[in-house]
Amino acid sequence: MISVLGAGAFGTALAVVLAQSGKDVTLWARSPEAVEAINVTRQTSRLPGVTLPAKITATSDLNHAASAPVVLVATPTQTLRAVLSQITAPMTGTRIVLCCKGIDVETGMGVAETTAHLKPGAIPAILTGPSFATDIAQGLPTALTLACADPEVGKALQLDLATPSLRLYRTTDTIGAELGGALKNVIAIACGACIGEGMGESARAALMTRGFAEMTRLAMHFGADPRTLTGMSGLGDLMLTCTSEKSRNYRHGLALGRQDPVDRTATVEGVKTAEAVTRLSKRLGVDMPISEIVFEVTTENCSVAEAITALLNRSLKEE
Ligand SMILES: NC(=O)C1=CN([C@@H]2O[C@H](COP(=O)(O)OP(=O)(O)OC[C@H]3O[C@@H](n4cnc5c(N)ncnc54)[C@H](OP(=O)(O)O)[C@@H]3O)[C@@H](O)[C@H]2O)C=CC1
Ligand SMILES: O=C(CO)COP(=O)(O)O
Repeated sequence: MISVLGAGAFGTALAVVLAQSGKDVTLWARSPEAVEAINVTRQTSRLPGVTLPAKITATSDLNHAASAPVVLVATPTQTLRAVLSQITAPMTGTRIVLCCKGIDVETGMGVAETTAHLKPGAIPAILTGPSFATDIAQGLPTALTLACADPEVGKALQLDLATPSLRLYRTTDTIGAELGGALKNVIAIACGACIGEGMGESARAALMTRGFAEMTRLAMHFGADPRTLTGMSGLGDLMLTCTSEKSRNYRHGLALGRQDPVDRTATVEGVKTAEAVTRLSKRLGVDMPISEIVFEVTTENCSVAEAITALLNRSLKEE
């Protein structure tokens, strides 16, 4: 049995594809109304038009859901600590697969580190890469990275979670995988803002390339293998998120660039992650100019036009 914590778009999509491949899936939603809707109507407003297979059972009992041997977590990153802290069921030996992308703004920790801290007996893994929830739920072909520091557990999870439409590549580099997924959201906001402001696609390509350089720089500071960053979890997801209006992070940037109101109800992980990265870069002395300027723009300390001028006026340097 597999559990998924978080019945948002991504958690539900993963539950759908796993259930379609024959797994029994327990899907935890915090609201009893959402549980009722899923179990009775087999529909959810988070994934309109998708019929949820009978093998998915929704519950609002967090401890029940957390008692499965494999627990996927797909709640927003800034809620991860609170969700894990609420679980009192023993999780020693539980394979906790983090599907959220971000850095905790209060602690500066990534999602695997947060999990190791709060559930020391559990085995954290990361599932990340280029994938829109709607694509996964429709059974469209998708490839992701499955990262687990324990190679044997990683192999078992890869076999357990791969489906005919969801191809998983394996790595033991959890730091590279989680940072690739977290940091690309910040660059996607920058790219959206660039297009929204009318700076053009050449400028976006430059932002993606220099954004990738700073993602790699920070990840390597934490001991990541740079090859992980060139995989699904880094470059793969960067390409998707920086070029598609399906991405909430990209759309957030677009709205900023166009001076339109931003959607404050959407899960836009890059906003808090930009703040977390800015704190980390200053503390560690790692040069992260795009992420830092995204933080300034998202906190309305500077306009998109000023941000672009600031980036262009940096001193000239070697590539
Ligand atoms: N959507 C996508 O295409 C992808 C998303 N992801 C990642 O998955 C994670 C979740 O995103 P996504 O599913 O899209 O987000 P959604 O906005 O669709 O859903 C968020 C979910 O988290 C729940 N939630 C919100 N706040 C809390 C809280 N304080 N405690 C417990 N649960 C809470 C919501 O519950 P409620 O409904 O009750 O508000 C909802 O079920 C993010 O880190 C995102 O980056 C990764 C890849 C693809
Ligand atoms: O992570 C994603 C695609 O891989 C989803 O992107 P958004 O969170 O920006 O919608």
